[in-house]
Amino acid sequence: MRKPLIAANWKMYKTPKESLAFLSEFLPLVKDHTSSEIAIFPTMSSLGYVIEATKDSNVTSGAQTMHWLNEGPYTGQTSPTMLESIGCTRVLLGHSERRIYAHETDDMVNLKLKAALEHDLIPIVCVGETLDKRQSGLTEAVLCWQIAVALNGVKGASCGQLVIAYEPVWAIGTGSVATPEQANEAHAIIRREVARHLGAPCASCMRILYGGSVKPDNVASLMSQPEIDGALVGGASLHAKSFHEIISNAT
Ligand SMILES: O=C[C@H](O)COP(=O)(O)O
Repeated sequence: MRKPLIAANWKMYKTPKESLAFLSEFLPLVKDHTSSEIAIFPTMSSLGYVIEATKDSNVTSGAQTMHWLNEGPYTGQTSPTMLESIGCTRVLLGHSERRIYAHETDDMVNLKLKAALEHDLIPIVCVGETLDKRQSGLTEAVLCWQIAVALNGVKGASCGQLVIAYEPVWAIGTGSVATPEQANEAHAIIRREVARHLGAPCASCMRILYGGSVKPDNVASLMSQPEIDGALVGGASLHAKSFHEIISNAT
């Protein structure tokens, strides 16, 4: 049984100075924490500082996105080799905000996932339906499609190399958290689809995180569900005390 993974996605918040201020408050709070893995995804401008500041700690960090190629004329992009070169070990892929605002497609997520696995970057692939799709009864179809395209051509990722985050778009930043049952049901669909594409051993040992309005007071009920292996936290991860509370309550 793998430990839960509790991850902070800081989105476009915190300068390097603010990121380091967070860590000086947060790292002492979690220094003896062993019951889950902790990861932080800061902005690209803070990432190198966060990697350096967490290197002797139980906190890992990663990028919020990357390109799939190693180099090229792609203004504003960062490549897997560039992330590797600064000691980055994780990367978020296909977050719905990237899909909406940067027009990332399922095919691009697939290219990024293959590149991440080649470079030993542990990917968190984000999937999830919009409110409209849920209300049309299409949640399962959306999840099956996103997983099928993301995993197309991926050769049996080894245990623990792949993490998926179920983030219903309607729950992100809205305060409308999915019920534990809704989340568990979606996670079971995702695990079943991963088993179909990559095999049962990979599906059973990979972690599926829930993301969308996770707070200190709802994380325990989400984590009590058998299919939920962790959380991807946005707004409530921006303050050291509230992120620490989520980590404590999750386990
Ligand atoms: O990646 C994190 C999610 O988008 C959730 O954000 P939120 O906790 O602010 O709803």
